[in-house]
Amino acid sequence: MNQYLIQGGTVIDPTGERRADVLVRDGVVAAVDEHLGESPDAGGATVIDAAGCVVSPGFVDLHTHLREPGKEEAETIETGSRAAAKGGYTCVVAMPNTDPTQDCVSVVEFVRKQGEAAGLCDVRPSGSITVGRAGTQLTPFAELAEAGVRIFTDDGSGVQDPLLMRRAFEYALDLDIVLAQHCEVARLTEGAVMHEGHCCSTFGLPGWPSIAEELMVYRDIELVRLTGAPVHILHLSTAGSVELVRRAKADGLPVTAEATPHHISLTDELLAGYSALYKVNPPLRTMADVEAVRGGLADGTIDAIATDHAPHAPETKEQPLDQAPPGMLGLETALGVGLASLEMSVAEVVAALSWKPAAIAGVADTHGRPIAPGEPANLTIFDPNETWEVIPATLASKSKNTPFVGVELKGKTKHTLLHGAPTVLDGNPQR
Ligand SMILES: NC(=O)N[C@@H](CC(=O)O)C(=O)O
Ligand SMILES: [Zn+2]
Ligand SMILES: [Zn+2]
Repeated sequence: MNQYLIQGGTVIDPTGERRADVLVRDGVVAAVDEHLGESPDAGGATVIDAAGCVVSPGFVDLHTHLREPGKEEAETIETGSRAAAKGGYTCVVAMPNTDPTQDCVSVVEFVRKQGEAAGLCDVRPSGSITVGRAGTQLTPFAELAEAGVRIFTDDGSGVQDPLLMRRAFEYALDLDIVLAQHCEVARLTEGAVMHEGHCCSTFGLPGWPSIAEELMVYRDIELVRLTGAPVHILHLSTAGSVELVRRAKADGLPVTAEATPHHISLTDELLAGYSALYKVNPPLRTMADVEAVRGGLADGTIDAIATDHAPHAPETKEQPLDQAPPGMLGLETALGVGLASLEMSVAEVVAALSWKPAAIAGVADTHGRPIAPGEPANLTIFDPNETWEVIPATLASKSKNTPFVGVELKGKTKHTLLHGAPTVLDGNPQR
């Protein structure tokens, strides 16, 4: 098997930060030391230049929409995996709002196999909480857990019925699974296209109030307190939600949360041009919310940066705001947006992109590992200082609905290794 010598970089992993070369052989890290290039051990290895770069465990996305099966015109498991690899990800959790829904073992197995066939990223399918995500009947949790599903969610919608959600938590308790909630009380967001506040009144658009999110965050935290089963809050977006999660953690409850790159960087003012590129669920909020979410990441209230990568075919996003589907791309821009938006060290940002989400996704045996001999070589090598302009046509994702079009980002993935083999070299996908 090929050997790779990752030379001249700064290694950042859960154990700290140091200058070191990394030798990769047979899918695992073989050696980590300064000046490995001079060691006979590294003879014959292909050199990967990491000068000026950070070498970290691969990123893990808790929240990726791959659209297959059902909406292959927007993304496929292969194109989405390629976008993930380009963004520095070695593992993604595939959201279940596919058609058919990932609510049974056969669909989940299909997604996993397509991921393996693409070979660009470790694709871990989530399962839905309710059959068809219809909110009325629980899926076979035990069977799905047996098939390796760790994250259960009806993402795209929240589970509205509190009794059904209570039962879901009770069943989850014995299965080592995590319920991940899209927190939205649907009755409060009917017809909404953007955040409810000063801007929506000015633009004359129907609003999605913060309380529609916060009521469900509150309800689920209380159900966690009642049942003892863990919850993961998806794409948390309001200052009030940050405070609810902060208090839940202080109470010692098993509550985790993620924030998206767009909710730490963009505000509702972008809807001024009525472009559906900026329509997303939950919606872009105010600067005060953005700052609160950034603060939540900085103090550990929010555990992870998760992309909510939501590709949509161009025709659909060109429709009027009320008809266009919500969602934005995220995989290829998350690192640059995260580094630019957060007052956190590079190591802290990497933690929120790699080992913290790996623990929540239940993949910490394979991803987000220390970079040490014998560990699986799932690695990302990125230049934290390289600036680049986001040009939609150059993105690997099949869809082009990035809200960062034309924006100059700082921080770019150069190389990604999955089980010791490059999926991306010098920015170029290897398959
Ligand atoms: N975030 C979105 O606006 N859209 C997501 C669904 C979701 O994450 O709720 C999608 O599947 O397009
Ligand atoms: Zn959602
Ligand atoms: Zn989503």
